[in-house]
Amino acid sequence: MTRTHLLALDQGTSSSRAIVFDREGRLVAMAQREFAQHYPQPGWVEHEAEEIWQTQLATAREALAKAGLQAQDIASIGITNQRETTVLWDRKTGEPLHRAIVWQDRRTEPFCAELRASSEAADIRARTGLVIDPYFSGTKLRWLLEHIPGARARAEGGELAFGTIDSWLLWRLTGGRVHATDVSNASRTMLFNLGAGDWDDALLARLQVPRSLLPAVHPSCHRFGETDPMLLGAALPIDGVAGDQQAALFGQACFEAGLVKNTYGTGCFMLMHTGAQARASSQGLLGTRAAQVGSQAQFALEGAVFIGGAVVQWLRDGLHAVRSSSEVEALAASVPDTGGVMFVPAFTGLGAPYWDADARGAIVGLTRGSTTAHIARAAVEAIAFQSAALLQAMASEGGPVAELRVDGGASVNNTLMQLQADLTGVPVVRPRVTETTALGAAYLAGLGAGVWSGLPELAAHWQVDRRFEPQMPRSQAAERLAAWEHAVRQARAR
Ligand SMILES: Nc1ncnc2c1ncn2[C@@H]1O[C@H](COP(=O)(O)OP(=O)(O)O)[C@@H](O)[C@H]1O
Ligand SMILES: O=P(O)(O)OC[C@H](O)CO
Repeated sequence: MTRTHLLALDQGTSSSRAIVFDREGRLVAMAQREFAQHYPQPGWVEHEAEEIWQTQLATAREALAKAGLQAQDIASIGITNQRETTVLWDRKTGEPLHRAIVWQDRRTEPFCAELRASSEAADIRARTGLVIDPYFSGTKLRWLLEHIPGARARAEGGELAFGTIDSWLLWRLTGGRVHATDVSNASRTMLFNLGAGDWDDALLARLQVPRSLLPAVHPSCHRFGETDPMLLGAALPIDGVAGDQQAALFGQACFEAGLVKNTYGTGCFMLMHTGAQARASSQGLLGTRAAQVGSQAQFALEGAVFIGGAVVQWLRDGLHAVRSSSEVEALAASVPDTGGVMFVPAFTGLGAPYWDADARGAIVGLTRGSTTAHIARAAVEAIAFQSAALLQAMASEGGPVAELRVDGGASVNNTLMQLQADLTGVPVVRPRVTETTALGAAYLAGLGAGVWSGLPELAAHWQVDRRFEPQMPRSQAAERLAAWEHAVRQARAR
């Protein structure tokens, strides 16, 4: 038996993907399947948990076939996943009791508002590192227990299991033998004590969640179990589990305090490794667990830009200014600047460091000379401005940043990356492998299976595709950031 490759299962919000990597960390084969999004009411988002499992299994088989490999060639499996999304299932039958409630779902806002206004708010924030928001799993699970007839009694009787998507996939992959999660996923539930590293009894009591529902929590690199041999043709070990943003941080070889990555997808997720100490934020950043290898807990600060690459999708689908996302770069580059136009894409409010759910999008500074090219350029710039504001908040709380490692679909845009470096004054570095989420999961699995010796070996894999050095004078960057903040104030003044 050769066991030369790693299989990463990357379960995202809009698709399930499986990627095979070799022991040099090179991508060998990939398969992807989209699945249905359900919007039963405004603000509600659901996924069919069974469909998530079926698409994930199908991509795993397809990726192996495309790579020309047998299950026996796989040293280990790593799982990475959309975080916070909540599944409740029957331990006996493995049947979900309800569709999964997706991280974007806002149905628990009334309860969150109550919690925020209560005397416990500061304590909840201190225990979890999170802001009180429907985003996280805890209030979603509470909603399921309240609204599914009989669920609470059955939960108290030990008949049911809760899990984020990693736990759900683990359960199905192991034929119902393993109910577990990793620290990075657990830290997104609002049920987990960030510092202590375990489910928190006070939080469980406040959210009325019986402990018997919860998975065991392990480091991200751990022998979680083995797959049912019927699924992929052999029993394969599962040695890595991490939430997708923490997996990307790991795949970017950000293993130490001060290293930062930003993923430019639909939204942008920025994480800064903060070492072995939990760090509180006064600017609305989240304290979270980074992927953990060994017994030492690892922490990160996190912030999100809600509308990142999505603003380019809006240019394409809403404004019909471009036919494809990739066209935006040429259109934006067809003008030397935005001609004074500023675009604040607060379509769904603004995330950290603003945290304004009521802000709405604004295009300001229009003149008779403004064209779609100016607006397109302003849209691309908005991605960089929002990320720059986030990085500023992070640096002020987590310490100086030597470089920003980037990935995600919009990181191919060189104009955007150069502006990011210019605005932040920090070099922006794009690695050769930008599938960093799946790579991070493969790294965790490979470390567990002994394919790699340790973090230094992985750090040596990380190779630069392109480095963008800041070129704009700092005074000019400061002026531009001030103009951005002015535009943000206009978007918020409604
Ligand atoms: N050249 C480009 N310039 C700016 N944005 C881009 C470019 N190419 C793709 N995008 C944006 O990147 C996003 C897709 O990135 P991806 O990492 O696949 O996102 P996700 O994982 O959130 O689905 C889309 O929002 C798309 O509009
Ligand atoms: O599936 P993605 O890439 O949209 O990531 C979702 C995040 O994990 C949500 O917190």
